[in-house]
Amino acid sequence: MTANMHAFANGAELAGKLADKVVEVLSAAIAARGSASIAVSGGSTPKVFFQTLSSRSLDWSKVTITLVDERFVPADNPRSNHLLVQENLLKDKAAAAQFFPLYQDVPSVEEAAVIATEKTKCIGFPFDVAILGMGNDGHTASFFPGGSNLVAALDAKSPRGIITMEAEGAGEPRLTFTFSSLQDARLLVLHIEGEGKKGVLAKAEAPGEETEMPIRAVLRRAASPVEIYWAP
Ligand SMILES: O=C(O)[C@H](O)[C@@H](O)[C@H](O)[C@H](O)COP(=O)(O)O
Repeated sequence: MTANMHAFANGAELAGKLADKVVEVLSAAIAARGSASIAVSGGSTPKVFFQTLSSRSLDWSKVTITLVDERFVPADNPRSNHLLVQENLLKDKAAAAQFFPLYQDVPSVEEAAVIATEKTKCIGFPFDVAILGMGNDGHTASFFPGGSNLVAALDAKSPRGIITMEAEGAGEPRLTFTFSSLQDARLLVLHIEGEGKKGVLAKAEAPGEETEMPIRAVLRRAASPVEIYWAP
């Protein structure tokens, strides 16, 4: 599928334009089906975008928010993506949205994946919006090079849902939606910032194995166009 580059002067301008687009798509979903869904990524990049989106007018009571992936830590842990979303997105007008965490308070990440898969089924697929990030190693979601379940995560035939991932670059064990869960989002966004990430993207767009740079699976095989939002 194709990728479309949207380049902006700075992160603030990108955040405003991306929030405009997300509100447009979520509003259209609500008008068409009475509800809307968005899966967002964690990390350091999305913070300003979350803050900008949280203040936008939308029937947030009809919006379900979940995470593309999560570290297997409780929401009071500073590494938690739930905490990042709680502090930056689930506030102001967006506080009225319904949030589905991926972390579950159970002994194993495997058990958490089974429970989270069941609990998130009611959100419905495809997502209206999926916001992906990308690491300097070319990972996206928790599809890390060398990851324990990377082949299954990237397999288009894997059932939609959440699987576990452990990898050297991942820190804690991870919970991640599969490629099959994310790749047909009505709006599929790759949000990256900085010259370094632009260089990583260029390497990912070059020939090479998907398992070496898992973002390649999204760039090459996503059913939806990949809308790349970049600022220096
Ligand atoms: O849990 C996570 O870390 C994210 O979901 C992950 O996939 C993130 O998008 C990339 O690692 C980029 O992170 P930065 O925005 O911090 O570069």
